[in-house]
Amino acid sequence: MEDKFKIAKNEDIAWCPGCGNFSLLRIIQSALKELDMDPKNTVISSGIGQAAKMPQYIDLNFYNGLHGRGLPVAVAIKMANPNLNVIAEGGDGDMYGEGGNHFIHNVRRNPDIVHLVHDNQVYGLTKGQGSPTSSIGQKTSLQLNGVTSIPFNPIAVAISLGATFVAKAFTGDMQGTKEIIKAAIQHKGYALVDIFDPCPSFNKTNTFKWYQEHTYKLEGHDPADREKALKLAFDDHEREMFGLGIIYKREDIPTQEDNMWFYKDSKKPLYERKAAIERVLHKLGM
Ligand SMILES: Cc1ncc(C[n+]2csc(CCOP(=O)(O)OP(=O)(O)O)c2C)c(N)n1
Ligand SMILES: [Mg+2]
Repeated sequence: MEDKFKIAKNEDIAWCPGCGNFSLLRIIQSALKELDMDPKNTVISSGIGQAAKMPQYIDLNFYNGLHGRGLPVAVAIKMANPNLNVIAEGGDGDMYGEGGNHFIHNVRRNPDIVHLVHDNQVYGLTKGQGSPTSSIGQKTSLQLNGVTSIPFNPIAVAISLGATFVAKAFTGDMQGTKEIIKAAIQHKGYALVDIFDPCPSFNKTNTFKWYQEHTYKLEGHDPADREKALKLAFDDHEREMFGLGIIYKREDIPTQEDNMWFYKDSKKPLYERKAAIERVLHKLGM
């Protein structure tokens, strides 16, 4: 296969030895290659964090902006040019904490983008404070006696908001994660993949072994059944045994791009339409 989506050499990457991000970088590369995507038409938008550094290590277009802002920028890129394959990517802190409000409101728009969250259940870059997804009792560099807040449940939240593709993955399951990411890319609409991703330096609770022991492959699960999907999301979260696979999926909802007035009448991307840009600016009072 042609050497597309080249990735940086390990010695040029600023992640700790044993970080799950090394596997995830390779998984994303394989998924993009196997789908024969064009690097020129592929964009990753990310924020700040160890996870958010990822697009700097793979040969494609990227935007690495402010903490928590990877998702709105991805949505804007898709709106300006729906012909691009757009991925928003970052950590659990970036996407559910600092970027939590963007998560809530962009899911509802059903933009045709992929949202990859490296969920290491900790703020890795800033040396291990508790993140929105940290478990109760998890001891961190800040919560010395253990985290006391109920962890954020991204799967249940996304399903409740009307997300059209919701999946759970684990970087230790490279093959399974690759197939999920490929399905997310092929899905027409918003696709969340929450990916367990061990942080060996700062999360001593959720180790690689912990994830192996607390995950199982979803079998015989019907992702079209929203009630069952939501029940699974609550049950897995409560017992800390997480099913890996596509938890919920539907394809009958129009995407944000389908709904855009300036795109509906002509399939030309916004950036090619001077008059439409002027109308958008006028609507914004600019
Ligand atoms: C507005 C703002 N608040 C806080 C920070 C400091 N900060 C940088 S990265 C980070 C947490 C990153 O955690 P996560 O998104 O889970 O990524 P990880 O490093 O774990 O991959 C924080 C709090 C910042 N850069 N900007
Ligand atoms: Mg994190």
